[in-house]
Parts: sequence; structure tokens; C-alpha cells
Amino acid sequence: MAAQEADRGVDTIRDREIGTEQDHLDQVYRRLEEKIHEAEFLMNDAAQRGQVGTPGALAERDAQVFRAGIHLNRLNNEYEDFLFGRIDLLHGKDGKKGPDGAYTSVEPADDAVRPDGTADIGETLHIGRIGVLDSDYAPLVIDWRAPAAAPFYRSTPVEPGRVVRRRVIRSRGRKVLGVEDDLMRPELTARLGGEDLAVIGDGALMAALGQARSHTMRDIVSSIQAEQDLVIRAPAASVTYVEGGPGTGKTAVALHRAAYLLYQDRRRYAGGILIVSPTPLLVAYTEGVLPSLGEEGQVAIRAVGSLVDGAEATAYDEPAVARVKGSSRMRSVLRKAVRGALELGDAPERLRVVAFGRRLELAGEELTRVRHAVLGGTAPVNLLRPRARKLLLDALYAKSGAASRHPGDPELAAELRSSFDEDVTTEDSFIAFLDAWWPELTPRRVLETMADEKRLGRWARRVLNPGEVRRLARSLRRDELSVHDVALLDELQTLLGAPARPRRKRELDPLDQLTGLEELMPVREESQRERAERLAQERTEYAHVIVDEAQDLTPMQWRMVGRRGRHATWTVVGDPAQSSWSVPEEAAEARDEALGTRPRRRFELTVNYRNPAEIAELAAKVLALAMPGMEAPRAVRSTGVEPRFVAVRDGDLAGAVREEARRLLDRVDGTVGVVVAMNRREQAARWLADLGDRVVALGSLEAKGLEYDATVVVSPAEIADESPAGLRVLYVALTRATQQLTVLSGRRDDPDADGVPDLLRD
Ligand SMILES: Nc1ncnc2c1ncn2[C@@H]1O[C@H](COP(=O)(O)OP(=O)(O)OP(=O)(O)O)[C@@H](O)[C@H]1O
Repeated sequence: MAAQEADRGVDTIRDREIGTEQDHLDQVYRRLEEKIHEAEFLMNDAAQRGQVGTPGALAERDAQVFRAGIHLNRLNNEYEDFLFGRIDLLHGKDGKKGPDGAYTSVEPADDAVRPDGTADIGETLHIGRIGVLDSDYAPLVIDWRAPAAAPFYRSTPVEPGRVVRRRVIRSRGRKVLGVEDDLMRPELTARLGGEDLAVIGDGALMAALGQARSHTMRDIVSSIQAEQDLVIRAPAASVTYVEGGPGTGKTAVALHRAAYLLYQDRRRYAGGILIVSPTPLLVAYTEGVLPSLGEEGQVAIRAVGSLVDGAEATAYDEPAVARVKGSSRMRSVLRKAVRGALELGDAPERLRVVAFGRRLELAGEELTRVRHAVLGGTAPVNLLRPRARKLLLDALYAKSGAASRHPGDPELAAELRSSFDEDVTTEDSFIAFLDAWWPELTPRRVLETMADEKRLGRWARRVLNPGEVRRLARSLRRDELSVHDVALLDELQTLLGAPARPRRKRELDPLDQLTGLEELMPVREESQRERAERLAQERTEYAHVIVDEAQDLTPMQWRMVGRRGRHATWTVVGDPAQSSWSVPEEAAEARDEALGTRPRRRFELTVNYRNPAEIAELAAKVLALAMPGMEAPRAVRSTGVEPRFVAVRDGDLAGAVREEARRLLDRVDGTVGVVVAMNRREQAARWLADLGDRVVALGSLEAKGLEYDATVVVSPAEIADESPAGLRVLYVALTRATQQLTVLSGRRDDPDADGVPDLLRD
């Protein structure tokens, strides 16, 4: 009875607090509506002025329409659920206010807390996805990336600063649904407007972590933790280098950092931010997060197999082939291949021209000598063509005997030579010869020529062993490009130089495209993805490069990514324990080359927000085998549900997988991932085809970075044996679930009586 009354008491306080936040939200919406009216007025006004047809008026109109459109677009996008936080702060040390209208002091004033432990709240700030000022320029909402919002994320009970209470507000549309509070200074009796500060709920983090997962990632703006916030707001001048185990929020932090950097220095990052992600699946999972953070498309999220325009590779090579293609040994093979490819095909054996009335011919040895002299230059091969042309002319001229005709008169000699050159170079036979003898090579063409084993063997002599040559040539005979081929194409592009194509049209200035109000629509409706893709096509280098799952990049991939950030600042996030690349030292060298000499700031993330303790504990057994001595991150919650083990003894693996997937679909609200060894992924997709779209089959390498409410890991031994880095790949597979995990074992796993496979026993 007493407990019920107490509950009711809490409910009334909760209702009152929700009411307070509702009042604030109402006020914010009124202000937003005013601003939308202002924007609409601007647009109408601009459109009317457009009827005056002078060039000056036109330009002015376009600029106004454009800005008003962006403004309106932004407000509409952010209309949903954009106010999410509040902090109540003590009076600050000085009375200075920043540009956002909030007091800037981080530390409380000396007399903020009275000797009897009471204190008054000196400032209350609401935090949201964009900043909103009221008509007197007082902050109604502070943008989450503004300096004044930092204490919302940074404050902890150990280092509270001025924050007394941090509140996360949940709202949908215009309605406040709930509040969750954390007290940062529980020892204080703080008063606000003459009343004690109320505390509701047990924190927003736990509420967020317990939610069901969907196929796209959510933003974490309302519950970023202090150690994560340090990374998100780290200064960009140096390389921000972040390591942390599975589920510590590396991907989430990387994405929020992109949004923060854009907010903080929009002009600088107009040059674009590139986020390199390991798989298209992870791109699809994460790319929805950024627009919800309020960005406008300066960010391109690309899978490592899609970094080269025109190539969209998703196929994986078998580990032994991947290992060759990823190795920096490929550099010298490709260098030889580029030169070798010039001599293939139907290169003519002789050059015949008529000049000064004489027949001239170059053939055999003579041509070989010219070719070697040209290749003595250091420029990319396609750019050596003018040099080839020049040296051919030299050789022909020498043959013509004309060189010795005017020994004493250099001017006349030069004239003679120039008319000789003109004679020869306008001849069709010369042009045709040059085209065939020094063809313009494309990266794809060179890669194709490497598919011939004999030829490749020549180019790879003393670099690759015969087994490697055979496997590499065989893999290149397939039509489909693999993820690792893309880095080779990029390297080849550099060795070849850009072919002399007509220059691309400059990107149209959005202002140029606008001619009236109606035409604002296409600009407004261009999605983040389309815009990012359009900009990315124009762009070869970026202002900031973020590498997710950096432990997986091969040396050749580091070179490819490095080329896109030669003048960039960097954020690199990864976990060595999850690396599927088997020669980490070689990759580290290539990485260091890509990152250059900029100073590095290292950060570590230590808390696992994804896996419940029961699953984290099981995964730690594999970590101990894969990376002895490496510490697993600490799990923050526990579900009481232990991982389940099922041994498939009758050989019906398909049946067992289906049954387990069905069972888990019944037990969780969100998604179920079934992780199998790479060579089973198509088979597994067929097994699960009719179970609906909440369940997905994944090859072990595709599971990188993703998460599901529940997972089925099929045959740990198969996954571990598939590659030299197999145990680390298994560690990835075992750390994907937010709630439940089933491990299915076959005979190869040697399960014990309880179905626990050999690899996961104590
Ligand atoms: N501060 C936070 N508040 C709420 N959820 C969080 C927070 N930090 C991380 N998460 C959640 O934890 C999960 C794991 O985050 P994320 O995928 O970024 O981890 P990761 O370190 O990249 O993991 P992995 O190395 O396994 O790919 C995500 O669902 C993410 O939304």
C-alpha cells in the first residue's frame, strides 16, 4: 500500500517534470514556426523580386531563394524529435556568456555551493540537434555540437564541473514522452525556482541500450558518454587515433565526429569528409545516421570496394589470394605490368614514313631501344606518350641524314627539323603507329593482361612465388572485380596517369541552377546520398578522412585511402583484435605512410555498449586465444540470458539453422543475424530465404561492424579455420548480438555433451 502511494508520488513528480519540458518544447515550436514563416516570406519576396529581369536582381534573388530553401529544408528535417537534453548548472566562476548565449565558465563559482551543502541552479540549458534562439537572442535550444553543450556529455559524478543534473528528454513530434535523469552532484541539495531539483528514472544510457535493433543505426546524440565525447570533439589538426574493443561505439563516435567537425568549421570541411567503411552492408547500416544529425551532404560514406569511380566490388577473394593482392609486394608487380602491358596486343613491328622525299623505317632493335629510352622517364606511363613521340622523331631524323646538312647554322638546322617533324607527324601512318605502339592504357586493361599466368610470372619474378602467381592469375580471369582488385586498380591508375580525357564539366554552382521558386524543389529533394555521390565524383581528395575498422585495411588499401587524404586531417578507428588481415606489421607500415608525419593523439574506448556481459564473457575466451594478453572491453549491462549451445549431430545443418533462427525471431523484437563461414554464405541465404526480412545470413567477413538483437554463429571451427586470421574473425562473429546468442556446432567443432564446441570450452 505504502509502496503504491510512493509510486503515485513519483508519478506525479514525473508528470510535473514532463509538463515542464512540454512547456519548453511548445515554446520552441512556436519559435520555429515563426522562423519558418520568416523563411517562407523570404522565399516569396525573393521570387517576386525575380520578376525584375536585370542580371543584378536575378543574382540577388537566386541567392535569397537558395538560402531560404536550405533554411526551410533544415527546419523541416529537424522538426522531429530534435530537443533531447537538458542540463541544470551551478553559477559559473565569471559572468561571461558565449556566442550561443550560455555562460562559458566550466567551473562553478567559489560561492556557488553554500557551507550547508545547498546551492541554487544558476543556468538551465536545453540541448538539441540544432540551435534555436528566441526573439531576444536567448538560447531556447543549444546545438549539441556547440561548446556550451559539451558539459552535457562530459560531466560525470567524478568530474561534474557545473552540472548538477543531466536530463535526457524523449519526445515524438511535439509531444514529450518521458525524461531520464542522472545526478552529477548527488551530495548537493540543489534548488531551482525555490523548489528541490527532482530526479526521474535511472539514466538514458540503459534505456537506449535495451531497445530492439533495426537494419539501420541510430544516432547516440542524447547519450554520448564522456570518453566518447573526448574523441568526437578532439581537435582536428592531428591524427585522432582510436582503439577500442567490439561495441565500444567506435563507428558511432566516428560518425558523430564527422557531424561535429562540419559544425565546428563548415568552411574547412566543405572540401568533404570521407568515411571509409569495410563493407557495403556497413555503409547501408550507417549512412542514415548523418542526415539525422543535421548535415547537408559534405560527407561521403564509401565501402573500401567502392572508392574507385566506376568500380563497385563486393566479391571477396579466398584468403590466400587476398593476402597476395593486399600485400605491398604488389607495387613492384604492378609497376612491371604497366610497362609490360605496353608491348602486348598488336604492337606493330616496324614504323614506315616518308619525309623529305625519302622512305624512313624503324624496326626491331631500333624500336626497342627507343622504348627503353622513353621508359627511362619517371612520369606515369600514359603521360610518357609525348616523350615517345619525340624520341621516335629523333630516331627518324637521325636516319634521314638531314641532321648533318647545316653544321654551321643552328637556326637553319632548327627550321629544317621543325619542318621534318611536321611532315612526319601529319602522316596517317605515323599517327596510327603511335596509337598502337604506345596505346593509352586503362587500369582495367592492365589488370586483364595480368590474368595470363606466364606473363604474370615474368612480371612477378622474385616477388611472388609460383603458387602465388598461379592463384593470382586464376583469380584475375574471373569477370567480377573483387574488393581487393579495387586497390590494385587505384595503384594502376597512379602508375598510368590520368588518360587525356576531355575535362569534366565543373560542378554547377547551385545558385546557377536556380531560375525560380519552383526550381528550388529538385535541389531540396536531392538526398544526402545523391549529393554526396555527385560531389564525390568531382572530388579526388578530401579535407578529412575517417577510417572505420582500420585494422582490416591491407597495405594496398592504405595506399588507396592515403591518396584521397594527402592534405587531410584524419580520424582512424579500429580494433587490432578484430583484424582479418594476417600481416599487421606490413599494414602498419603502409598506414604510417598514408597518415604522414602529423602528430597522433591516441584515445581508447573501454566500455562495451553492445553485448550483455553473458555474451562478452564467452567472446573473451576466443580473444584469449586470438590475442593473448589483450583486454576485452567492460560490458555495461547484463540480461541474465546465457548463450545457448546446439550441437548438430544428425548432419542436418540447414534444419538446425532454420530452427534456431525461428526460435530467436520469437524471442526478440528486432533483427536476427546468422553468421557462417564465407564459403557457406550463399547456401545460408537459401536456408533462410522464407523467414522474412528480420533475419539475415552473413559471411563472417560481412558481419564486420554490424549488430543484431540476436545472432546464430554457425560452426566456430569453420570460421576459425578459414583464414590465418580466423580466430579474430570468429571473435567478430561472437560479438554482434545485443541480446541473445546461439552457437551451432557441427562435427568439426568437436562439441562436448552440452554442445559447447572445443574452441569455446574453458
Ligand atoms: N553512448 C552511447 N549511447 C547509446 N548507445 C551507444 C553509445 N555508444 C555506443 N552505443 C551503441 O552500442 C553499439 C555499438 O556501437 P558501435 O557499432 O559504434 O561499436 P564499435 O566499437 O564500432 O563496434 P565493433 O568494433 O564491434 O564494430 C551501437 O548500437 C551503438 O549505438
